[in-house]
Amino acid sequence: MGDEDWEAEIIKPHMSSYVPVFEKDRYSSGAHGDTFNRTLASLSDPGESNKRENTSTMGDFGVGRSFGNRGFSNNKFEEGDSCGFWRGYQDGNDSEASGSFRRSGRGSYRGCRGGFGLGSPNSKYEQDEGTQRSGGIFGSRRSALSGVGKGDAYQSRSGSGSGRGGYKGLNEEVITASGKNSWKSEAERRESGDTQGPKVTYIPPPPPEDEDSIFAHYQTGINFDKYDTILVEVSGHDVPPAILTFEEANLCQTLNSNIAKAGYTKLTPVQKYSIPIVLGGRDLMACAQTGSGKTAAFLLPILAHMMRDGVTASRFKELQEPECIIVAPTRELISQIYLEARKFSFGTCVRAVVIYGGTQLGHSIRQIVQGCNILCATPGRLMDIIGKEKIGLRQVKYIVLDEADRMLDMGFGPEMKKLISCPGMPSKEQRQTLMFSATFPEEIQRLAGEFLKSNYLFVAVGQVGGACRDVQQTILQVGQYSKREKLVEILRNIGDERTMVFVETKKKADFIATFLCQEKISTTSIHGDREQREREQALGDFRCGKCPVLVATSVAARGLDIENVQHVINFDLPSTTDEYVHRIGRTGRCGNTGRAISFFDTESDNHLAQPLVKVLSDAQQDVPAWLEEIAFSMYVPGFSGSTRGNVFVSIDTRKNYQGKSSLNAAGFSSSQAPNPVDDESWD
Ligand SMILES: Nc1ncnc2c1ncn2[C@@H]1O[C@H](COP(=O)(O)OP(=O)(O)OP(=O)(O)O)[C@@H](O)[C@H]1O
Repeated sequence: MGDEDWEAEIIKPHMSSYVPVFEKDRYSSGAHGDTFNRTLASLSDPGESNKRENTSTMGDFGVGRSFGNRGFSNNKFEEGDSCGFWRGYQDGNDSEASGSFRRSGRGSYRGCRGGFGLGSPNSKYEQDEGTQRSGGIFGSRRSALSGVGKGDAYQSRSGSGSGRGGYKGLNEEVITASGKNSWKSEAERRESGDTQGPKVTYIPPPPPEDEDSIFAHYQTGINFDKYDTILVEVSGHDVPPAILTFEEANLCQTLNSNIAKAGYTKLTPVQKYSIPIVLGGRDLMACAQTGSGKTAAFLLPILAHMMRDGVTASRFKELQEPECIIVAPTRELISQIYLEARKFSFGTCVRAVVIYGGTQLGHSIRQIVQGCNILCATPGRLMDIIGKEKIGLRQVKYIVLDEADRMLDMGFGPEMKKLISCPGMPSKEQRQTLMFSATFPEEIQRLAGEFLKSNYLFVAVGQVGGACRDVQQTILQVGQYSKREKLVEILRNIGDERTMVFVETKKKADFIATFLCQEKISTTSIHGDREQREREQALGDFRCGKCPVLVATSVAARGLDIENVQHVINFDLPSTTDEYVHRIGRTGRCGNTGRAISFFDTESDNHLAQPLVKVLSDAQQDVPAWLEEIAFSMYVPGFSGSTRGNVFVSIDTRKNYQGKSSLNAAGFSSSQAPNPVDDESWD
C-alpha cells in the first residue's frame, strides 16, 4: 500500500478498530518517546508504517501506540492544547466482524448520490463518513486522538470496547452488535446501561451571555450589493411578492432591534423572497448560494410568527412542547443555528435550546425542561429526546430542515420520516415545513414532497447547486505524492490567513494535521472520530486564529460560518459536486471574497474533470486548458452536468408547476406564469 493509500487501508476488513481513549488513568507517561519516534518513522517511511498497521499480530498498535507531541517543543502539543494530535493505533480488538460491520449498514448509501457528477459509487467519502454512520461494532466511536498536555501520550485502552456499544457517527444512530438498527442513541444506551461503552459526560460550555458576544458579527463584503443582480426564480402557486427592506416585513420592534444589532441593514435575495413566503404561512424549499443568509431567512419569519401568536411559556416544565424544531446534520452547524436563534430572539419570551450528540444526554434534558420554544437538534439526539418523552410534538408549527438535501438523503432521510410520523406530530397540513440548502439534487427534491404541502413554493437564487461566485477557484494538477509538499508551500505563502484544508478520510485528517504541526504550521483538525469536546476546541482555536489552519473531513463542509476564512484547500477532491460547492462555500461568505484551491490528481481524479469544468464555468471561473482536455477525453455522451447529486439546473423539479416568476434579487421584473397547471403531488 502506498504512502497515502488511505482508502484501501480504511476498508480492509481485518483492519484494527479504533478504541477510544476515555480514561485519564490510562495515559501512559512512558510511551510517548517511543511513540513519537514511530510517528516520524511513519511519516518518513509510510510503507513501513502501513505494513505495521496491517499486521494485526504484530501488536504495535494493539498496545495503543500513539504519536504526537515529541519534537514540538514550541508548539501546542506540549501545552496540553487540543491542537495536539495523537493516534493510539489499536490492534488489540481487531476482528473480522468489526471490519465487515464498518462497511455495512447505512454507510453504504453514500454511493447513491453519484460521483462527482459522473459517479464514483465507492467513493472515498463513503468510506470515511459513511463508515461513521454504518454502525459497526468496533466498540469505539472515535479514534484515539486527542490533544493532551505535558507531552504525555495517551495510552489506548484495549479490549473494552470491542464487540459492544455500537459505533455511532453523524446521525448518531446505533447499529447493535446483532446488526439491528436501534433508535436508541449511543448516549442513551450508555446511560441506560445496555452497553459497556464509555458514558458520554461532556457538557459543552455555555456560550457567553453578554450582549456584545451575542451580537458579535463580521462585516459584509464588497460583493454584498452584487447579490441584487442574482436572478431569483420562485415557482408554485400564488407567490407572495418579495420584500425589499426589513421594514416591509413588518416585524415587531424587538426583532427589528435585534436585526439592527446583528448588523443587518439590507436583505439578501433569499431573505427577500423567503421571509414573505414563510410569513404567508407557506411551505418552502429554498436554494441559495453558500453564505447568503439562509439562516435568518427562516429564523426571522418564524420568530415573527411566534411573537405574534404567542408561545407557551418558556419556563420549567417536565414536558416541553416546542413550537419549532430545527434540524441540521452536524453538531457544529446546529450549535451555530442555535446561536443565531438566540441572537434574534434576544429580549423576547421565546427560548431556543440546542441539543446534539456527543454531549451528556442529561445535559440536553436539563436544557429542555427549563423551557423550549425553538428546539435546535441533530437528528439522533432529537429522536432520543422524543423517545424519552421529554418533549411533546403537539404544538409543533414549524419544522426546518437546514442543509435539507443532506437531511433527506438516505443517511438522515429515514430519521426525518420517523420524526414527521412520531405520535403527536401535526400533519404536514397543520404545520409549516421549510427546507433550505445551497444544493438540491433532483431526487432529493422529490423525496422532500413527502414532507411538504403540495402547494409549497420553491425559491432558487441563482443556479441551484452552483458555487458561490465570490470564491475564486483554482485547480492545480498535483500528484498524490506531491500533495503534502504543495500544501506546505501554499500554506507558507498564505501565512496566517485562515485556511480550511479538506481531506477525504478521518485518518488522513489526523495525519495531515500532524504533518503540518511538524512543519511548524499551527494546525488543528475536526472530524467525526474526534470527541465532541475536541471538535469544539478545534473549532474554537480555528475561529480565534490560534490555529489558522483547520484540517477537516466533510463533517465541516456544510453550513459553518467562520469569520475570515480566506482559503479553502481541497487536498482531496470530494466525490460529488454538491460537496465541492459546500466545501468551497466556507469562504467567500456574505459578499466577502475567498479563494479555493483544489488538488487534482490525474491518476485518480480524471472522472471529476467534466463536472469540475462545469462548476467552474458556471461560476465564471477560468478553466485550465489541461482540465478541459481531460474532461474532453473523458467525455460521456449525454452528460449535461445534471446527474445524481449534481444538479445544475435552476429548476423546481415539479415539472408542471403552476406559477413561476423570474426576478432579479432587487425584486424587479417579474414574469409570473399566467396559466398554472396542476401541481404534481408528491404524496
Ligand atoms: N442581511 C444580512 N446582512 C448582513 N449579514 C448577513 C445578512 N444575512 C446573513 N448575514 C450573515 O452572513 C453570514 C452567512 O449567513 P448564513 O450562515 O445564514 O449563510 P447560509 O446561506 O446559511 O450559508 P451555507 O449555505 O453555507 O449554510 C452570517 O454571518 C450571517 O450573520
